[in-house]
Amino acid sequence: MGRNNKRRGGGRGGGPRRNKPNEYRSDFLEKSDMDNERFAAYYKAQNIVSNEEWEPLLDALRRPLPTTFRVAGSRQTAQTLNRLIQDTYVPMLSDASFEGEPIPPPVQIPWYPDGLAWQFNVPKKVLRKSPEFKKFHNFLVFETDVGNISRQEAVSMIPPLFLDVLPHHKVMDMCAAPGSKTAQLLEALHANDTATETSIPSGLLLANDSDQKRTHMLIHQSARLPSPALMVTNLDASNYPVIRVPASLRQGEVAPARLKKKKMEQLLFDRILCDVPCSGDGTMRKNLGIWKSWQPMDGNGLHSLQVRILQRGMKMLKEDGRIVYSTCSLNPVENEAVVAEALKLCPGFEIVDVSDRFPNLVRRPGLTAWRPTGDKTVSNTFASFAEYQASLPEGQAAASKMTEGHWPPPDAESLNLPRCMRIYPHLQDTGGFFVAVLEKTKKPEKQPVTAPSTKGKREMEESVDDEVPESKKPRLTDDSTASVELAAPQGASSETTTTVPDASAPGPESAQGAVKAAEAEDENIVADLDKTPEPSKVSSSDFKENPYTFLPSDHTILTNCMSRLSLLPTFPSSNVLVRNPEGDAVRSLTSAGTKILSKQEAGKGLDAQFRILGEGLQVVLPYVDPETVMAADVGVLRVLLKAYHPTCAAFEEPFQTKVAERGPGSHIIRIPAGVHRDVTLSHDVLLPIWKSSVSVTLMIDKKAKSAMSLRLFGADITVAGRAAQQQKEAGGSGSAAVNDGTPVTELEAETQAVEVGTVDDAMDVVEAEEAAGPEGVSV
Ligand SMILES: C[S@@+](CC[C@H](N)C(=O)[O-])C[C@H]1O[C@@H](n2cnc3c(N)ncnc32)[C@H](O)[C@@H]1O
Repeated sequence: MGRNNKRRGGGRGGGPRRNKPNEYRSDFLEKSDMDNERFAAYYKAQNIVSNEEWEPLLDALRRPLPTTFRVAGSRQTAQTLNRLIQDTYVPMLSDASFEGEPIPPPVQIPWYPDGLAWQFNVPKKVLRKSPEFKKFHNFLVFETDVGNISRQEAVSMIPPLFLDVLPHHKVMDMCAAPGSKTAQLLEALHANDTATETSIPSGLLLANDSDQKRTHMLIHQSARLPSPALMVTNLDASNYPVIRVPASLRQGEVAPARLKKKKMEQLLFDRILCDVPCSGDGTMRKNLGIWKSWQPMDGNGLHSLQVRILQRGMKMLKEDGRIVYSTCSLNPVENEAVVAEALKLCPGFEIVDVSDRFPNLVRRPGLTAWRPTGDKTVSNTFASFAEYQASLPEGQAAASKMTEGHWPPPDAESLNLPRCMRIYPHLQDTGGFFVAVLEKTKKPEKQPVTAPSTKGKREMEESVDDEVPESKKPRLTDDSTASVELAAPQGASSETTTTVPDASAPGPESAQGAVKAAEAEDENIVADLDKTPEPSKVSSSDFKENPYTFLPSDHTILTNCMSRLSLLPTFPSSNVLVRNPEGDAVRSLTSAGTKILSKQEAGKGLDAQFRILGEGLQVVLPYVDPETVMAADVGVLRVLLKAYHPTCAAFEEPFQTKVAERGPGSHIIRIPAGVHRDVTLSHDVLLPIWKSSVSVTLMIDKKAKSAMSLRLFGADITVAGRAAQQQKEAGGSGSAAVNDGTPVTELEAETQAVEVGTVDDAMDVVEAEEAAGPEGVSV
């Protein structure tokens, strides 16, 4: 998988990008340029909509896409923020006008559960100039920064909804970057979280993408919803390794650190998302370059990879499991044809009838007939593969890159293809999208052996930009010229082995069990546990990640941390990972769990030089001795926000004495829910602090401090915020959050805990970036 990394990336559909980023900015593209004869000829031939609907569809495709966003986070925090939008911003924006014209306020997307997704359609100049929308825009930018809001295209929110993820599910996101759907899946796993404590779901989410840079974007994105249950890998999904986990782990059983003698079985998933790379023509409303560049060979070329990814996903699914296949393409060759071929290759699956789900989502049934073309000018389309082959000049049929699988199968009706969903832009003012929900109904009698034809298969070439599909996609050559050589099939050699720690069995502890997996093309090839792959057998020499290693639960540093930080014996110390080059090779795994502890340089000379990270607090909290948590109030918080290192004397009593009495090191304060002078908190707020010999520091990052300050006090009273304000007044442009004058309501005060909670955590992952051997490990 490694060899593609440098070229991978993708347009909106994760397909490769063709245009220079700014070549077709909307400012430069006239409506009259939004035309493409090939596009029109091809899609008219496919009958994707009726003749009467064709013009409305084109009109919609030419209009700018509305801005859409989703309120993110756990159920409790999301609902609090949603009430703030409903009760404060919508009324404020309902009165907004621009140059004498009323501007419509944001509205809830009608099909999204609990009204947590919104849409508004306001020109950029209004956002810049209308004071009300400017305020709202600031709010969105700010909340997006701290992870409470996800700017996401409406149609992109659909696939995770149909997966019905529950906290105990083992979930796989096969093509996950940049990660907007991964975030939705994670939120579903964490549905039972409270505002102050992160549950450790018994399920897990394995998010994967073959593009290394995009994988890192995904990790960055997912840090906004820190989850101990997330693991990220960087592998080719069409050839994803078998993951072996101990067969005998039962609910609540702790996985031993070394599993040499355990019987292993393949980890299968309850839910899998295959949001595959595609030509992305459903995104034309924002990726205007597609108007000019669209041609059908892009979709033709992606078909085989899409089938292989879906087929691999189907093989990794549990019985009764569910898999969602989706693209942002309108092309049946990338949609129904892929689903039909995968169903043929993997018996025992069916397309689920989900017509009763999300009834407010207007959609059209999947197609049962379509007419692929073999040349980019769409000079002709063909009802069947045979018809197509017959049309080729003598001798060219053999060289054709098209396969039978591009065409509708003879049994299209019996496959229930109309149960697939087509979302068209003119129906609800969205992008175009395709979704199919498949369920595994029974174990196939024998594993399918027929791989999709590799004829015509060639490597993906993608750039890192997510915005515009580009030219170097695995497009089939125009068969009429057949001039481009296709690359050899990619994939790890069958000898390749990769180990990744895995979370497998049910139960909070075992979910992070010390399990390893193997990467192999053949399901029977599994790496020896505990055996570091020989360098010559490792396919990807450019994988630069440090390995993850489990820390022995009796390691001195860990036991010191536990006593120093007052962690209860229930703390899952056998599940703590460090990340350093001394550990066993854990290749292709780029992220696991959440950081919870970090070395504190200022703590040198102390028994344990570690502190609980702000982002880890919510996960660690259930294991902290409650007696050691210090009671505080909003006044204490004000002091902590106003100065970086206030002395103990700066606090009012009784906190002043309490904190002075504490030893140096990491501590936690709790500000209880209720009315604190002019601020009302709807739930407790818990924060990590560091006490040195004379001063106290609030250990959350600057943005989280500014966020909290704005919510609670209506102004950014932090050092950085005041500096930014001063700079702004002096004519500069401060970057910290600035008080926009929006009134602080009780709801705003409530939601502050979201940022506090936005701190990531890892369930039990102590991550050491800088450390060396066991004694020197900095966890
Ligand atoms: C449509 S995008 C995924 C968008 C993502 N699900 C989201 O919601 O943010 C498709 C992704 O597939 C990735 N990709 C392309 N070929 C792949 C392969 N063979 N295996 C895994 N990922 C692949 C691309 O890097 C791209 O990030």
